[in-house]
Amino acid sequence: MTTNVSIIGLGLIGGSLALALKRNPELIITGFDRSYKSADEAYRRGIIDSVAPSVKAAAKEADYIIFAVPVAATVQLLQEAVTWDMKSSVIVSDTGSTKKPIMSAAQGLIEKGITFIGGHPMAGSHKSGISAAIGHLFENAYYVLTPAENGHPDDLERMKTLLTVTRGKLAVLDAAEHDQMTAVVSHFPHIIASSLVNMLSSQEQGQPFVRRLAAGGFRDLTRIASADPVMWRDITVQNKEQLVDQLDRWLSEMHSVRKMLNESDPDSIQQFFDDAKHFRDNLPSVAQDAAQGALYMQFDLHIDIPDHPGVISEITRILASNEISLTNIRIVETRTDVYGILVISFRSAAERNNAAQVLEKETEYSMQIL
Ligand SMILES: NC(=O)C1=CN([C@@H]2O[C@H](COP(=O)(O)OP(=O)(O)OC[C@H]3O[C@@H](n4cnc5c(N)ncnc54)[C@H](O)[C@@H]3O)[C@@H](O)[C@H]2O)C=CC1
Ligand SMILES: O=C(O)C(=O)Cc1ccc(O)cc1
Repeated sequence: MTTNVSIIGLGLIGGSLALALKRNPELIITGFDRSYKSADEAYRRGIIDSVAPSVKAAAKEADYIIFAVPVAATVQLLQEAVTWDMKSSVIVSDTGSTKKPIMSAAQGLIEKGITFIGGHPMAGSHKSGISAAIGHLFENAYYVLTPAENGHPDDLERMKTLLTVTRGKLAVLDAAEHDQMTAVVSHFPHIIASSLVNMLSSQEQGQPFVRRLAAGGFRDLTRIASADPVMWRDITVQNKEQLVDQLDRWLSEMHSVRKMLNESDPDSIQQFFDDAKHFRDNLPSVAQDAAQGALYMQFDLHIDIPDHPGVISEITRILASNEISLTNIRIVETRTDVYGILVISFRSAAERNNAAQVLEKETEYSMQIL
């Protein structure tokens, strides 16, 4: 028996979800994107089985419809969907980073007797578009589901079963709680990252050289400021209340920091850094096993490399000859002396550790698992 899944929005998340769902051979995946170029690329790469001519056509025969468009477009499409012709047994879901406004927008569908279960795979990147889609994006990451209040438990089970192949960690949350928690771990940090970059940009007016000094820490902290502004505009608008709350807390925190600086008490300053380090070091994250969980899993190996040609190809050759696949490779543009840092990402902690062992044996570069 085949099951029809329609994915609306074939960007990073829709494309990655389609790739993951294709692990289940019983699923037929139809895609629709308002950009024909994206839909065409998804079809040509074999990410979807067919391209629907319109969003309504994609919805008609679907057993599952998943919206993977920016959250403002999701709200609009959910409101329009009340007029669409759909199977009465269909489950409609989404991948949006906010949940409360989306659950409200789905109310019309729910009142019509259609099942809507909100969804948010909590993995992604600052990249967007179908070209960035990867099938293992959601592995080991939390995939939050927010069922409607009167939703049937069997439908939730059906949705969970569909998503099992993503290998994400399915978690059921209340939509309001979801928006509160994502405000602190994702949405507000995004605002801070963009503010730091804007501060650098204005300082650059008077000190053009300063951009060259923006190295390691600054880049780590602000990577997410390179994400799609439209996506983040929509998230910020939809989670405004929680963001204002976070901002008030931040301002009060900064007020304490200012006081601490003015008082210049070395013990309090060290305590401030100690507290943050202790909490940060104990977060379930990259250095720990995936089973312990983290919001955004990445398994990075940092390698100190000398600045001469051929080093990267030497390292990738060693990995390839040991059949270890990497998911990302980049040079961190910090140079303390002649060394640079090559950061290689892997799908799992086991692959990363294996790579470290092999490289330790076959090269003299020093490396760290962070
Ligand atoms: N980028 C990330 O890291 C994550 C994003 N999300 C959420 O997933 C959703 C999708 O994000 P991405 O895939 O990153 O964005 P994206 O920009 O890579 O893809 C969105 C796609 O939707 C299409 N689209 C926009 N409006 C449309 C409409 N009205 N009808 C049909 N297609 C339309 C665009 O052409 C684009 O191909 C967003 O709601 C975002 O909040 C969730 C987790 C992580
Ligand atoms: O790039 C990163 O690290 C992200 O934070 C990706 C991300 C963006 C939006 C989400 O709702 C979830 C994850």
